[in-house]
Amino acid sequence: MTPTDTTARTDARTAPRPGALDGVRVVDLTQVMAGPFATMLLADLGADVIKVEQPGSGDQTRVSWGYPPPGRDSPAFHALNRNKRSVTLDLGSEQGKSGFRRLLADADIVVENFRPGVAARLGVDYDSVRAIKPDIVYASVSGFGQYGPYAERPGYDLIAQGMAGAISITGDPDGAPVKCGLPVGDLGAGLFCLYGILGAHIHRLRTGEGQYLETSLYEAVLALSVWESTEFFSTAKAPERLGSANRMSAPYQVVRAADGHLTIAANNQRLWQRLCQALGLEHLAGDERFATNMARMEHRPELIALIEGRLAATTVEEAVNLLLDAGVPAGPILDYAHILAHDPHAKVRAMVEEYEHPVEGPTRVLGFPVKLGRTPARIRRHPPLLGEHNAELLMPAPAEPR
Ligand SMILES: CC(C)(COP(=O)(O)OP(=O)(O)OC[C@H]1O[C@@H](n2cnc3c(N)ncnc32)[C@H](O)[C@@H]1OP(=O)(O)O)[C@@H](O)C(=O)NCCC(=O)NCCSC(=O)C(=O)O
Repeated sequence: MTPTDTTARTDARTAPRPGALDGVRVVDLTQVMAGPFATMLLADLGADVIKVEQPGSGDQTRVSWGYPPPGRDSPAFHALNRNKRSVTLDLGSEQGKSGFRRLLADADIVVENFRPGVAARLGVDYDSVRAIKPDIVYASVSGFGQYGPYAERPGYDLIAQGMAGAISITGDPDGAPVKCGLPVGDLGAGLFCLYGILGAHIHRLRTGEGQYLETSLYEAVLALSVWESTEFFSTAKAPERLGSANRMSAPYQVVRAADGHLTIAANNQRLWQRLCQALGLEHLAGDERFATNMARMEHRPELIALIEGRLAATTVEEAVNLLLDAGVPAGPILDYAHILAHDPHAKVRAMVEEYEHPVEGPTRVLGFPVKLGRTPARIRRHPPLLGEHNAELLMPAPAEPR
């Protein structure tokens, strides 16, 4: 996309065009993070997502996550539920089941992330739904999948990170095991679920056939271990913790400068030679300890010590500029307070959006990471209040005048 493609840069909130998924209806039985993330991404692209929540409490994140103001929804709920409508249904009751059936009548997609077995107990599992709507695309997200030795276990990101390897390779070699900072299990499962849904939706459009799909936090974390599994398959050894270093190349990590840390990714031979030149370390380019990527990985501690020695009197800003001027990938390490409030790039890329919430007033959330040229994502609705759309979606239609 070129900077002159003004269609793609249309202000996301005022874009007049319908979304790419306009007209697609999703019945959303999800809660917490993994499922709501998948359904929010569908909603951002225009799908009509109807969130079904337990009366009284609703999604767990409404009241019990983060720092909810008393009696109000937590910011954690806001972060994952924009563009959706909310209805409350006690799926254990006959009235709730009948409300659910009513929503199904116009549904294309159903998504749930209960513990395996819960959806069947509530009568909202795939078999129950397809009996009413045979062409439905039905997606389940769980901790470990719907079958297998761990299937019955409840799952949170932390547990999946521990059991699918991420914690074993994160952190410093001599430190305690550390989880990956971002919830890659939840968000990865949400993204894989979304990918499965879109694939199944395209298949349905082509053939009229619905299908069941499922993924899990566990499989998401494992599927992201591309380098780690490669290392194990090629060496038969368990990959170890490397701090910020890369297990496939060097130098590619966080390094210390005079006033802080920066990242350097001289990830191929040309970039390595440029780095040596930029830092006045030409003699290292000819040093056989560092002649190839493999040699550099073997001698990583000496290599990093030499680079850090060179940068000991150089500020992060100077070092980054020096490297970027030479075409070597490098950058500062920024925190979220800086990025979300001040970073000019995040601003130009519209990575913070603001909407008007009926209780909270102006509220900020993350923007859209994908810019669609013709059908941009946009905020069409605030995150719904609990049961805000009961009347419009569940009340019986008024009798036709005679
Ligand atoms: C997240 C969970 C561990 C939470 O466990 P629980 O608190 O036990 O919730 P469950 O959803 O399994 O079950 C909730 C109970 O509420 C009942 N229930 C729920 N909704 C309804 C409605 N609408 N009507 C009536 N009853 C309902 C349901 O029958 C269950 O009761 P009973 O039938 O009586 O049991 C689990 O849902 C889970 O493993 N989900 C799959 C993986 C996942 O998505 N994890 C969260 C990712 S986010 C994350 O990890 C992170 O943010 O960090």
